[in-house]
Amino acid sequence: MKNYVEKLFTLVLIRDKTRVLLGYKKRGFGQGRWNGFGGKVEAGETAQEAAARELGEECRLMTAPDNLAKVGELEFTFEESDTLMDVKIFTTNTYTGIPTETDEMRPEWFPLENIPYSHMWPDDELWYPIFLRGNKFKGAFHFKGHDIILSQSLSEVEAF
Ligand SMILES: Nc1nc(SCCc2ccccc2)c2[nH]cnc2n1
Repeated sequence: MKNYVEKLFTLVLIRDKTRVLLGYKKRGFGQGRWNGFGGKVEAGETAQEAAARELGEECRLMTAPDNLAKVGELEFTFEESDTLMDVKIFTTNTYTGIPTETDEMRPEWFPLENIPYSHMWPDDELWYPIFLRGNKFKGAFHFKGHDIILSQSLSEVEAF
């Protein structure tokens, strides 16, 4: 068992009744995959504040941190690293602005029945169904590289 260094991250999934807004990551971690909007939690900010900040930075949508509802918490570890990524996942359908391409992300709406899982992280197709039926979840995924999941746990939870 490795000694992991735990780092906090956020992920925001914007959805309405029929669609989810994803961003194509143009650079950095997860480059080349569609994902929600997120990143590191900086010192001095809450996870909700960090999530609202990243949403604005990555696609120019604005929401109040309190509008972001916690729906999941996932831990990611990798054979090749001693970092444990603790990712808090939020959703909202309350925001202002128009999804706008930035240096980081190209936003696009996807119908719920046409989510591009083959162009997303491999864990996503496992927990999105829980998210899309409005339930909350906790899980952990241990990767070899960025494409192979060596071990996993995933469960629905009543509340955080
Ligand atoms: N969906 C999803 N997202 C992430 S990282 C999300 C948090 C993040 C971290 C760094 C920069 C921006 C965003 C994943 N990692 C491993 N599987 C994964 N699945």
